[in-house]
Amino acid sequence: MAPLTHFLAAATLASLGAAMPTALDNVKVGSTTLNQVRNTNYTFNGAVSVYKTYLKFGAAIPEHLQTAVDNTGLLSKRTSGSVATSPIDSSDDAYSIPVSIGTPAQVLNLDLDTGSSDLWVFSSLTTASEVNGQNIYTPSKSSTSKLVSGATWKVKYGDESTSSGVVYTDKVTVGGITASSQAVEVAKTVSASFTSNSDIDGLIGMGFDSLNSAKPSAVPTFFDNIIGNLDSPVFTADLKHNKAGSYDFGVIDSSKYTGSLTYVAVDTDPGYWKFTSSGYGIGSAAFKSTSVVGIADTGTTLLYLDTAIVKAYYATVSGASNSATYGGWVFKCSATLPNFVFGVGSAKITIPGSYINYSPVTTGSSTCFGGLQDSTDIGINIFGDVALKAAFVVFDGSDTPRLGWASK
Ligand SMILES: CNCc1ccc(Oc2cccnc2)o1
Repeated sequence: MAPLTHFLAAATLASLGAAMPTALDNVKVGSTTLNQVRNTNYTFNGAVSVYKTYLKFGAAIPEHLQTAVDNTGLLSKRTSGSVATSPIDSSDDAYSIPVSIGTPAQVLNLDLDTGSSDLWVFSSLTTASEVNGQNIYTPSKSSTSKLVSGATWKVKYGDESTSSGVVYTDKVTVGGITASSQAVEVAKTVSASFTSNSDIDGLIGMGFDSLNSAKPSAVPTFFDNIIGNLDSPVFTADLKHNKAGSYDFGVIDSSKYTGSLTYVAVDTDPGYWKFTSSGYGIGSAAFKSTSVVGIADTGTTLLYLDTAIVKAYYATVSGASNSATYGGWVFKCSATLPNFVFGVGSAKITIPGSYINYSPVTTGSSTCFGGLQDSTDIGINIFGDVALKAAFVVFDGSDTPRLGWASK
C-alpha cells in the first residue's frame, strides 16, 4: 500500500484539475501485508500493565502501585545528578565531594579520583593514632551495612601513599544518585600523608575495574553501579581554581563549557582514562603537533609531562631550575609564566600560566614550585588537576570509552 499521505495528495491535486505532471502521477496504488511478529522478549507484568493504564488515562499513581512497579525493576528509571566539588586548600591540592554512606547517612568528604578504582574511607576500624580530624564511617551505626566476608584491599598511589583494610557493602549516594549496595572499602590503616590530610576522608575511585585492589576479587566502582541507571553513561568534571566546581553524572551540561566538545579515544589498559593528546604550545610559540599519551587523573594535583616538553617550558622562565632540594622545577614566585596549550584532536586547551605558578615551596617562601613537572620517574604522563581545571571534561563510559574536552 502506498503511504496514505501520497494517496491523499494525489487525490487532492486531481480534484484541483492540476494540469502539471507531478511525481505523484506515477504512484501505483497497490497492497502489501505486514505480518505481526511475537515479541518473545516480552513478559507480562500485572503491576506494570495497570501502571501504564493509569498513566495513559492520567490517573494518580497510588503509592502501593508505584512500590509494586519499582520492585519489579522492569521500568528502570533513568537519572542524572550533580555534586559540587571544592578544592581542599588554596593551592587546589585536591578536590573533595560530599558522599552519603549508610542508614542513617554518614557524610564523608571523598577525593573523586579518576586515576584509581577503590572507594575507601577512614572508619571506626582505622588505627586510632592514624586518624587526625577526618570524618569516619562507622559500619556498626548503619542499618544497611554488610561485611563482605573474607574480602580485603590494599592500595598504593603514585605519591607512595597507601591504605588498606576490609570491605563492607552499604548504600552510597552522590549528587542525589544512589548505589544501594556499594562496596565500601573500610580502612584499618592509612599512611602518614593521609593522616596529615584532615580534609580528605577517603577516595572514590572512578577508574576502570582492573585498577581495583580488593581481594579475592575486584569490587565494582560507584560508576559501575550507577551507569545503567544514568540517562547517559557519562560523568563530567568541571574543576575550578580556588572555587567550587562540579561533577555531573548522566548528563552533559552545555552551559558549563564554551565552543564544542572534542572527543578522543580512551585506552582502558591498564585501567586509567588514557588518551593521546595531539601536541602542545608554550606561550605564543608555534603549536607543536606530536602525540603525547597521558591519563586524565582528577586525583593527581599537577601536570606531569615528558622531559623535553618540561625543559622547553621552563627555558622561557628566567631563573627556573630543576631543583633536587625541592624535588622539581622551581622559580621565583614573582616570575610571570607563559600559558601552556595542549591539543585534543584539532582542539586546544589553554592552561593559564598562573595555574603553573603553583605555590611557594614552603609557606611564605619566594621560591615557587611549578604546576608542570617531569613525568620520567612516574613512567606515564598525567593530566592532573592543573590541566583539568582549565577544561570541561566528559568521562564517557559507554561501550567505547572516550574523553570529551572543551574550553570554558
Ligand atoms: C597526598 N598523599 C595523600 C593523598 C591524598 C589523596 C591521594 O590520592 C592520590 C594521590 C596520588 C595519585 N592519585 C591519588 O593521596
